[in-house]
Amino acid sequence: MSGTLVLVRHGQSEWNKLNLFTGWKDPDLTEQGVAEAIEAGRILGERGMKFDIAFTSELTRAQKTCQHILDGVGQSDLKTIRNEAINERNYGDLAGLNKDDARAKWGEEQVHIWRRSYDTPPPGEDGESLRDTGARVWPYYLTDILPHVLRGNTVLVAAHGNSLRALVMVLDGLGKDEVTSLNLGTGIPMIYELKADSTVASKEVLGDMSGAH
Ligand SMILES: O=C(O)[C@@H](CO)OP(=O)(O)O
Repeated sequence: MSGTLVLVRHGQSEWNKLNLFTGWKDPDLTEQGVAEAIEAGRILGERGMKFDIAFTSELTRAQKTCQHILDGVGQSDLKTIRNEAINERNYGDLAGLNKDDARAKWGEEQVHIWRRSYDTPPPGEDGESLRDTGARVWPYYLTDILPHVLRGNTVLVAAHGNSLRALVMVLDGLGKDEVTSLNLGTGIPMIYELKADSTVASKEVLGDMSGAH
């Protein structure tokens, strides 16, 4: 057995609440999002979880979620590394648009393809598909995050719906069709125990993700 990797998608953001494509835009957590992050910290604290290091993105909603979790486990001052490699996928020209307005304009199916397909990027020069997102998340995971886990440490990663989907896809061995139905709930910790060869020994989800979309 090696170490422990805890992945948490940030709590509800202002733009999640308003049903807007967010990507690299930087809205804050809502009151509910703060409560979700605090609850994640509480349940992890209740389990006696202690982290050796934390990673988060360059975006406020993930950073605040990370800090609430660290506060909850009694480690407010833990070393935390921020890197845009684990930012949300860039939503290109969709950023800031309402998701229902987009469905009305381009159709349900097209919007679903942009949101959940593996390799179709959203429109716009900067738009990233899940594959593009994985192409920056996965190398960063391998070079910066995984070595800590393989040293036997317990590592927190507070990031985003799609940057974490890219990671979960590989950890869980999902194919490009299976990943289209993977939706991560806000503020719900996923605890992975990794083996020394970096494969997954066990996964536990501390909450109900069935309503995530
Ligand atoms: O807008 C976004 O950046 C993401 C996450 O909130 O949305 P979606 O779930 O549609 O990929």
